[in-house]
Amino acid sequence: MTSFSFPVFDLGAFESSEGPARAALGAEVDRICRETGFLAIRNHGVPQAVIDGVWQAARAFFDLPPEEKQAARAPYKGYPYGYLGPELEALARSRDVDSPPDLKESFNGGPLTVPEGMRDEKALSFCYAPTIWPQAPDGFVAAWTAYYQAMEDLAARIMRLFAVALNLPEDYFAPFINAPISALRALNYPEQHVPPREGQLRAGAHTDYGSLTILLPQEGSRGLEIITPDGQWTAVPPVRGAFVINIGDLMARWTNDRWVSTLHRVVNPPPQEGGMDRRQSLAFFHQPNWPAEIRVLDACTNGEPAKYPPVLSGPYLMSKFTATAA
Ligand SMILES: O=C(O)CCC(=O)C(=O)O
Ligand SMILES: [Fe+2]
Repeated sequence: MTSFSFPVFDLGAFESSEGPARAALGAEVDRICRETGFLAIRNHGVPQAVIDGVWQAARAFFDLPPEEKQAARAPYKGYPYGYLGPELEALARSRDVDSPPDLKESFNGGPLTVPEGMRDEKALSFCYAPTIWPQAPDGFVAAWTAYYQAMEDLAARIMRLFAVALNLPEDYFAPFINAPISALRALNYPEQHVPPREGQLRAGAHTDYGSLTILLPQEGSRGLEIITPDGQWTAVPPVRGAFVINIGDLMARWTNDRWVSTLHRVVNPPPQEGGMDRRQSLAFFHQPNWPAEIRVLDACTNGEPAKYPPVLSGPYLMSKFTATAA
């Protein structure tokens, strides 16, 4: 047994707090990010209609016949956006672990606009590559765009919270994230009619790559697990009305590993506990501006040398992204 209890943080209360109360809430987030970097955020202010809109649009898209979904497929292996059909990705391979492909399909979209003056060829052909939109269902693009925008805003608010947690000026991260290259992914883990292959999961063990991820697992669903500090795989139950936030590798690097980018996965719970039922989720991967230089924060070195040289956000993401195609 483990003593882990999943922390739930009230973002609205933090934002209206002041002085020592605010510092104390920041310190709580610092503690959580040192331990697991996973927490639920409630009182986040994202309208339920925006959430329901994209949720239903994604569901209707995944319910289309395969050939219709394939019309929105990524045009070649490694293209970041569009539909990625079943068994085309194995997240465990991002850590050089060979595994059967994940039991999922996804739809992926990139930034809503290209910043004026952006000329970097790699940026234009990767992060700013067009999203391949599906023709159906009606209203998909509007619902997607509204949710993407809401996630970008929420991520910026969480980055302010992170600045407080790290004892930095509240707007410290702002110049790094004013033209972010975040991606939104809708995931569908189809109902399983045959048992999975040996070692085959819904999403293999991985860490996320960027600054932070905003995850919305299906209400009441099971399967998401993280490694807790005691070394155990531990279930993260969905918290009603809350998002699951986790930090990614780039944030671990920025903080010189003061904060951890925790390994997580989506398993197939036992069939008698609904493990073969369909499961849906939304994952928003927040990523600083393409050219942002991510240099270990002085506040996190305690006078010791930094463990990592500086990297640029966009090229760093690209280098991480390419290993997972199955
Ligand atoms: O579907 C989930 O709950 C988690 C998905 C995930 O971790 C990812 O796509 O990075
Ligand atoms: Fe993940």
